[in-house]
Parts: sequence; structure tokens; C-alpha cells
Amino acid sequence: MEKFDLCVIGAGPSGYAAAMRALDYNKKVLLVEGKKLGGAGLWNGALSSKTWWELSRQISTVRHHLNLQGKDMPRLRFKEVFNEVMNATNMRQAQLQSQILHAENTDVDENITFKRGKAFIETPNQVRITLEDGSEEVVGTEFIVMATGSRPRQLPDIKIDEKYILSSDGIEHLRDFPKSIVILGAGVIGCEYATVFSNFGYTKVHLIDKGNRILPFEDTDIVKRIEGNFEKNNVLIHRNSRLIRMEVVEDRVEYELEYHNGRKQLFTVEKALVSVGRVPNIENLWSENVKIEKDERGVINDDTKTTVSNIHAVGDITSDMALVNIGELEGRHAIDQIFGNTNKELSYKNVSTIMFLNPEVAGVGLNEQQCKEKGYNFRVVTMDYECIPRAIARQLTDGFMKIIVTDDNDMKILGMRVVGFSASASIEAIALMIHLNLGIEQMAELVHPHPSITEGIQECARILCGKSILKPHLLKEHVTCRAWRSGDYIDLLNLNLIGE
Ligand SMILES: Cc1cc2nc3c(=O)[nH]c(=O)nc-3n(C[C@H](O)[C@H](O)[C@H](O)COP(=O)(O)OP(=O)(O)OC[C@H]3O[C@@H](n4cnc5c(N)ncnc54)[C@H](O)[C@@H]3O)c2cc1C
Ligand SMILES: NC(=O)c1ccc[n+]([C@@H]2O[C@H](COP(=O)([O-])OP(=O)(O)OC[C@H]3O[C@@H](n4cnc5c(N)ncnc54)[C@H](O)[C@@H]3O)[C@@H](O)[C@H]2O)c1
Repeated sequence: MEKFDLCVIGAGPSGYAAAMRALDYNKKVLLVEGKKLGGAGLWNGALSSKTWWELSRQISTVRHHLNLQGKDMPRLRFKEVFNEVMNATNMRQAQLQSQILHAENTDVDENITFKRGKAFIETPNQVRITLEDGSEEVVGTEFIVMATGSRPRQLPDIKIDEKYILSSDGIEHLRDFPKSIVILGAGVIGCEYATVFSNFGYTKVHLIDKGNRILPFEDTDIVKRIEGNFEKNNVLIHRNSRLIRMEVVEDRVEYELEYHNGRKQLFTVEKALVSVGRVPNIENLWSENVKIEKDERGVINDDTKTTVSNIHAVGDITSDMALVNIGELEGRHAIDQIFGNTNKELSYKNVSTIMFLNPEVAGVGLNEQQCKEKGYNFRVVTMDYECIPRAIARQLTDGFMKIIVTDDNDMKILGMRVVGFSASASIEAIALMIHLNLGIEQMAELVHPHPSITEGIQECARILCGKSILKPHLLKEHVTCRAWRSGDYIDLLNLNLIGE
């Protein structure tokens, strides 16, 4: 029986990052992947959907400029757009693959072996792999990292056929832009694809969520901006309604809604996308003799350690946030714990996120909603993109940023959100400041390049310190500065309390 120091199951972002980190410790690593190298980080997931988004943004910009000149946009061919998406995912896969090939072919013993097959943990030190040709082999291993990811959640009454009613895994089965699509679930995936389809301009998008608004976890000012842009882009958002049924009738999708007042309405569309969350891939992964504990949200773990001492769980298979950067963080951390004897615990405090909407929304730390849930008092300053020279130069002034700080003299940063062009680039400085536990004074003093979007953050910090260049009480239509104290907002601009 072939023996390894480590067997990593699943070669998505989490498993791949874990395997590569183990090479740094000169370990003999086996990486097993059941489907495609890269997992949902590439395929039907992060990279593919972001490529759709980037292409749709470009098309929407070109159409806008042509329309300004009274010209029509030539019809795009779906196949060409689809091929661009495939080029992007193939390019990244080739990179990941070539690293593995190089590592496999080195002469040293401590390297990586990649096997394509489905892994099953028979004992804490033995993994059975069913290879592509149906044959099986059993390998020995000192440690195991489970990184099998997640898949779209299905609802009992809606049959996903990936032809008419799709999950996010079925987007790539489309052969043309649908004329209409209903998206069930207005969370991140639903809203990102609503943005993509409406940007291309060939699809009438309907959006339904069981909550009373889209993106239920985000602050209302952000949601309002995104909802407003959806509606400008002809997206129909169903509010205060409940889905009674959704089914395929004569090659189209019929769905029926019931409104709060009891009225019912029937809609017919070409396609549906169901995006109501994801579930962890934990079925048929270990034998009942292996006592790994799990619940419906994923593998129970403490700092990636499962209830079996030599087995760790990382990425979407756990109940933490389901993101590529989190998966990579956890994958690398598990390896540092196994081979590096680190005492450092994982922290999710300064994780930066981006939602690819219209415009993009980037965040780090807490939003106002989360601060309130935690019972914190806080100060929050917001500034419109109209006040930021870089946004003016790009003529992309649809957006705003906000910084949330503790309601005391230290003004430690609790979180930040940016909605607008280049939002993700502006978040990094704040993420580092949260990591270093710095107050906003330091941000106010930095010299930022000009013109840059981050100058807006600097002005927000200066406003909180009472020493901004743009005086907020003179620019009230573009700047707000408030404190949340004991369940109420106080307007710091009106009371002239800034800097106190
Ligand atoms: C549409 C969409 C868009 C997204 N956009 C973003 C984004 O913009 N930014 C972001 O940070 N995150 C995004 N995500 C989330 C991100 O893709 C996931 O959080 C990330 O891929 C999780 O990585 P993972 O390695 O844990 O799991 P996965 O990427 O799911 O990989 C797990 C791998 O394990 C394999 N596997 C499963 N079982 C076995 C087995 N028994 N044996 C062998 N192999 C097995 C699977 O085939 C798969 O390749 C998006 C997800 C989706 C669906
Ligand atoms: N840009 C990014 O970082 C990015 C992009 C896409 C996905 N992701 C990751 O993938 C995860 C999964 O995304 P998702 O959008 O599937 O999940 P989600 O949890 O973000 O959203 C699911 C939505 O479905 C709604 N819902 C649930 N059950 C419903 C029902 N029966 N009827 C109607 N609506 C219902 C919920 O209210 C929620 O708004 C995200 O949480 C995120 O971690 C990240």
C-alpha cells in the first residue's frame, strides 16, 4: 500500500491551498479530486461567474455609449461569450495543473501526487479511492484534510433539470441568452446572476426571495442602491410575495406567487435559476467507524480540527463563510497546525468580501446591521462617490463608502462598506488596519495617491476626526455622519459633534 504524510480530499481552492502549503514543509502529499481541478473556485463558481460579470459589464458600457450616439448595439453571440468564460477557467486550471505536474516530476520524495477519483475515508489512516476507470486503490496516510466543498441547495418541491430550471451549476448548459429568467433566492449568487443577465441586455430578469428584500444580510442603504439599479435595468423584483409553485409546462417555466393581500399571480418565463444557498458535500465521505461529527451546516470543527485528531476540515465543507479566500486561509492554517505546531488561531475579523453587482460592493468587518445585532454603539460616516475626484474623472459617480467605528475616543474601525467603481481596491487598507487594531487617526494621516478612490476613505476618516478638507456640514447632500447610541441614530453633523 502506497503511504503518504498527508491526503487532501478535494482540489478546490481549500484543498489545493492545503496541498501546496504542505509542500513547504517537505511532505509527501496526495491530492485527490473527483471531478475537475479547481472546484467551484473555477467551474460553475467564483472565476466563471466573475468572468461572466466582467464581460457583461463591458457590454453594458459599450451599449450605453452607443446609445448615447443614437446607435444600436450589434447582437452578441452567446457562444462567443461562453467561449471567453471557458478560456478564463481553462487558463487558471492550466496554471494549477502545471504546478502539480512540475512538483510530481521532481526527483525528491517529498512531493505531490495527484489522483483523479472519489475518495472515501475507511479508517483515520486509510483512504479508498475509486478511480475514473472504476478501479479502486487504498492508500495509507498520517493526516487527512477534507476539502470536498459544497453544492447548490435544492428545494423539495422544485425539480432542477438543468435545462429549464437551473442551479448555478447549470448556467453553462445554456445555449443562448434566455429571453426571460426568474431567479429564486436573492442572495449573493442570485443577485450576481441577475446583474449579469440584465447587463447583457437580452434577458428580462425576475427576482424572488423569501425575505422582503434582496441581500437580506446587507445594510438597507446598500440594498436600496442595488435594488434601484436593478429596476433601472428593467429587473422585476417581487416583493411581499410567496412562491407557491414553480414547474416546467410545455418547455417553459411557470411560477405562481401569492402576495400579502392574498392575491395570486401566474408568470411564465423561459428559464429559472434556483439559488437558495449551498449544502456541504459530506455524504459518503467517511465510514461509520470514523467518528467525525457533523450537523446539517457541515463538519463540526474547532479551528479546522475535527473530532478525529488526525483529520481536519476546511473550506465550504465547514459551516464558516463559503468563500475562496476563507477556504484558502483554512486550508493553509490546517497544514500549519499539522506540520508547523502553530498556536495561532484562525480569525475571520478582517475578511474582505466583494459582491459583483451593479456597482460592485466590497466589505470588511461588520456592517451597521451586525453592529446593532451585537448591541454595539458606533459612529458611521458615509460619503458619495460624487466627492471623489477619481470617480468624477471616470464618470462613475454611482456609489458611496462608509466607515463604522467604535463610539469612543479611540474610534477603532469596526467595519467598512464601499459600493461603487473599484470598491474592492479601497477595502484593503481598512482590512489591514482592523488586523493591526488601529484607529482611524492613522488613516487620516496617510498620503494617498491622487486621484484615487482611497482618498474618499481618507476624507471619511478626517471627517470623524473633525479635520476634513470637504466640510460635511456644507455638503450635507453627499455626506452623513451619525452615531448609533442606545437604539437611536444621532446626527453628528447637525449637532456639530464631529471629532468629539
Ligand atoms: C456561482 C458562485 C460564485 C461564487 N463567487 C465567489 C466569489 O466571487 N468570491 C469568493 O470568494 N467565493 C465565491 N464563491 C464561493 C467559492 O467558489 C467557494 O467558497 C469555494 O470554491 C470553496 O472552495 P472549496 O475548496 O472548499 O470547495 P470546492 O471549490 O467546492 O471544491 C471541492 C472539490 O472537492 C471535490 N470532491 C468532492 N467530494 C470529493 C470526494 N469524495 N473525493 C474527491 N474529490 C471530491 C469536488 O469535485 C470539488 O472539486 C462562489 C460560488 C459560486 C457557486
Ligand atoms: N462574490 C462572492 O463572494 C460570492 C458570490 C457567490 C457566492 N458566494 C458564496 O456562495 C454562498 C452561497 O450563495 P447563495 O446566493 O446560494 O446563498 P445566500 O445564502 O447568499 O442566499 C440565499 C438566498 O436565498 C433565499 N432563500 C432561501 N430559501 C428560499 C426559498 N425557499 N425561497 C426563496 N428564497 C429563499 C435566502 O433568503 C437568501 O437571500 C454565499 O453565501 C457566499 O458565501 C460568494
